[in-house]
Order: sequence, then C-alpha cells, then structure tokens
Amino acid sequence: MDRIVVTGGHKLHGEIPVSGAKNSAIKLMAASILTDQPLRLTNMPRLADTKFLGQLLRQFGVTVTETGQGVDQETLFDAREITSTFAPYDLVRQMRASFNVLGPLLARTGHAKVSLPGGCTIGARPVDLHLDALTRLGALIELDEGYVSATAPKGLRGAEIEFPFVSVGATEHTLMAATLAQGTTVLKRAAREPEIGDLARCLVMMGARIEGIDTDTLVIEGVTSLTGGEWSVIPDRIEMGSYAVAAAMAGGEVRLTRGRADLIAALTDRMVEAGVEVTPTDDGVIVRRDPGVRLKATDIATEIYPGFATDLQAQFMALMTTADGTSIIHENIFENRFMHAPELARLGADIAVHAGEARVNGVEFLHGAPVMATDLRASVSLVIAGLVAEGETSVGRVYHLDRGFERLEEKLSACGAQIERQHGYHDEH
Ligand SMILES: CC(=O)N[C@H]1[C@@H](OP(=O)(O)OP(=O)(O)OC[C@H]2O[C@@H](n3ccc(=O)[nH]c3=O)[C@H](O)[C@@H]2O)O[C@H](CO)[C@@H](O)[C@@H]1O
Ligand SMILES: C=C(OP(=O)(O)O)C(=O)O
Repeated sequence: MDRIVVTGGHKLHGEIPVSGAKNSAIKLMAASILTDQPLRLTNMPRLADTKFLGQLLRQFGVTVTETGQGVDQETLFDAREITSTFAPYDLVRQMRASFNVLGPLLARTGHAKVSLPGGCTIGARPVDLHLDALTRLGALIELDEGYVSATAPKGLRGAEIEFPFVSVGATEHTLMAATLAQGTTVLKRAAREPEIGDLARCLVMMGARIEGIDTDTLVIEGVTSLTGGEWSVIPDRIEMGSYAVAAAMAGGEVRLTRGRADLIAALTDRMVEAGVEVTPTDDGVIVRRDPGVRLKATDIATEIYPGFATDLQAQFMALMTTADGTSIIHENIFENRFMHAPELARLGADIAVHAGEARVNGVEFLHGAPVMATDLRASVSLVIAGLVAEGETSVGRVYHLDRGFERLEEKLSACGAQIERQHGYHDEH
C-alpha cells in the first residue's frame, strides 16, 4: 500500500494546472453508452475512478482508448455494440457514480442489472431518488440480493418528476435516461452543479434536446438516437479549490491555471474573509498569503451549488485549524462527513464535533504525525494540514486520494512542497 509523506514548513510558489473534473468525467463516460457512435472526451483526468469506470464500460462491450499525456489527455469511447448490460458488484462497489450506468443502459437497450453502489463512506447514501425517477419514466424495477434489475420493454417515456430534495446523482441519472425517452420529461428541483451543466451541454452536442440548463428545472424532449462527437471536460473545481486552500495554508503565491474562478467563488469568498488574497485571472486564480500573519477564524455551511461545496469542507477545516479564533463548520449535505476531524486532531488540531456541526478552535502550530485517509476529500485535507505541521506527516490509505487527485505529489512539489509517495508501506490499521 502507498502512503504520502509531507514535511511541513515550506511555502508554495509557482503554478498548478487544474485537471478535468472527476465528477463530470465519470458522468460523461456513462453518457457514452447512450450512442452507438464514438464519443471523444478531452481534458480527461487519469484517476482511479476513471479507470474503474473504464473497466465497467469495457464489461458492456464499450471500447475505451486513452491517448495523450498531461494537458493532451483524451479518451475515446466507442459503444457501437452493447454486449452486456450487467454491472457486477466488484466493479460498482469501488465508486458510487458507477451506479449511474443503469439509466443509460436501460435507455439504450431496454434492460440492465446493476449492483447497488459503493463510494465514499460519508453517510448512508441511498439511491431511492434514482429508482423513483426511473420508475416514473416507465422502468420496471426489482431489487434482489444487492442488485437492481430494471426493464423498459416498451421503452422509457417522458414524465414530470419533482425531486423531494436536490440530488446531484439522481438529477444526472434521470437526465441521461430522459434524453432517449418518448416525449417530454420535466425535472423539478434539479441539482445545478456545474458538472450537470457540463453533462447537459455534452448531451446537447450529441443531439439531445434539453432546456433550462444550469437552472433547477430541466425540460428534456426525448429523441430516438444520439450521435457521438468531441467534448472537453470542465475544470475540476474541487481540485482547484483544494490547491487554493493548500496555497493559503502553506503561504506564498500560487497561480492556478486551466481552471475557472467562478466555479469556486463560494470558497474564495470565505478565504478572503479569513485574510487570504485571491485574484481571479482569465483561466483561474492567484492565491497569496503571508504565512507570518494568522488567518481569521471563519464560519462555513455546506450547501448545494452555488453554495459552499461539501467536497471542500474538509480542506477548509484543515485551513481553520491554525486560524485565530473559533470557526463553526456546518455540514448540511452528508450526515457523516467529519471523519477527518479526529485525524486532524492527531496533528494537534482542536476540533469538537456534535452531529452536523464542528467547532474548530484555532491553534498556533500543528505537529507531524501518522494519519489515515478516511475518504477522498478527507485525505487531501490531511495533506494540506501536513504542509504546515512541524516535521513529518505520513498519510496512509492514499487509495482514497487517488480516486480524485491526479499527480498530487508532482503538482505540489513543483511549487516547493516537500512531499513524496512511498510504496509498499504496511498499513497497520
Ligand atoms: C460522483 C459525484 O458526483 N459525487 C458527488 C455527488 O454525490 P451524490 O450524487 O451521491 O450526491 P447527492 O447530491 O445525490 O446526495 C445529496 C444527499 O442526498 C441523499 N440522497 C441522494 C440520492 C438518493 O437517491 N437518496 C438520498 O437520500 C444523499 O445521501 C445525500 O445526503 O454530489 C455530492 C454533493 O454535492 C458530492 O459530495 C459528491 O462528490
Ligand atoms: C464523495 C465523492 O465521491 P463519490 O460520490 O464518488 O463517493 C467526492 O468526489 O468527493
């Protein structure tokens, strides 16, 4: 097993290119099932999650061809023939979003059997909204021994669906299925995350008829078939936000490129409030901070987009561990997303968690210690804390981190961080 070792106390100076968004790429990959023509995705991140999903798509008979390196990374998906519509537990359990192949398989072939999903253990994470919406589109659904079997013998048909609350996964899942349904589908209380806009725009490029993109009401006029084409994956706002916080934590000056400042406005507004200098640029932001001056404790509450992203909560908590004063962090999206708090405490942070609220009492210094990544975004929060912790911080179970951060050590060490990956480490936990 790998671990990442960070030696704290080095300022960051330089440039970090933002990769394509994991949470868009994996939905766009699932959309490739909807057409028998090739779909080329550019600005593709190479991550454990895109690899898992590539394996799953191959299981259905999709040809997946990766080419290029760095900013030229792209992948061609050719789902000319779907040879299987079975998604086994072993391939779905690794990543929650792989469940979202169910709708596209059903829309394209009329049947599918998909294992219930895995993903980060940050809450119960049921899929009831997904299944209710597919049922409204005319799917017959059965649950048996951890598998969902769905059929639509007469094809899917449009419906008006009002989600009881906002769900990113259920919105994009239903959106994909509805593109090939007969008639009109209206999705109310739809999620508006930028990755959904990216998916919807790609589907429109493929011939789908969708109105209301980026709003909470999507109107989809079903078509009989979609075409292929080429699409560039939107920048990863969570990766971008994580490096913005890393620069703020370590101090120095970092320019984030190939990104979009507007996508992380909720985060940078709070960073500015805390005393970090953030300057938007044409393709990202410049983050500056004098490490000699303590940041001011700042409160956050996670919300649906355009609010503060739950996927940036752990990173912001790490930043607040050394701020002056007490910051209150409310987690409103997932019921169990503070598992990084006890790990940050090993580094000397003072954090009290009660239900959905964490009180972070800023301390002057953190000290290095062995810590364990508990989920994807928690793992990067530990790396961020390690950037200022005195001595060495070793982060175990980095397979969580590898799900969503491409070449993290390379990107941070190019800016002066002392960080390395060690292979073959024995995890005693
Ligand atoms: C791969 C991907 O894009 N993952 C993102 C996606 O996850 P994901 O799509 O799983 O998140 P959702 O927006 O669906 O979840 C929001 C809340 O709704 C609940 N829920 C969801 C569906 C359902 O059928 N029933 C139900 O109760 C969830 O347990 C959670 O408490 O959006 C989250 C919220 O921005 C992000 O943290 C994840 O990084
Ligand atoms: C929680 C995340 O991923 P998943 O929904 O796949 O678990 C994430 O990207 O932060």
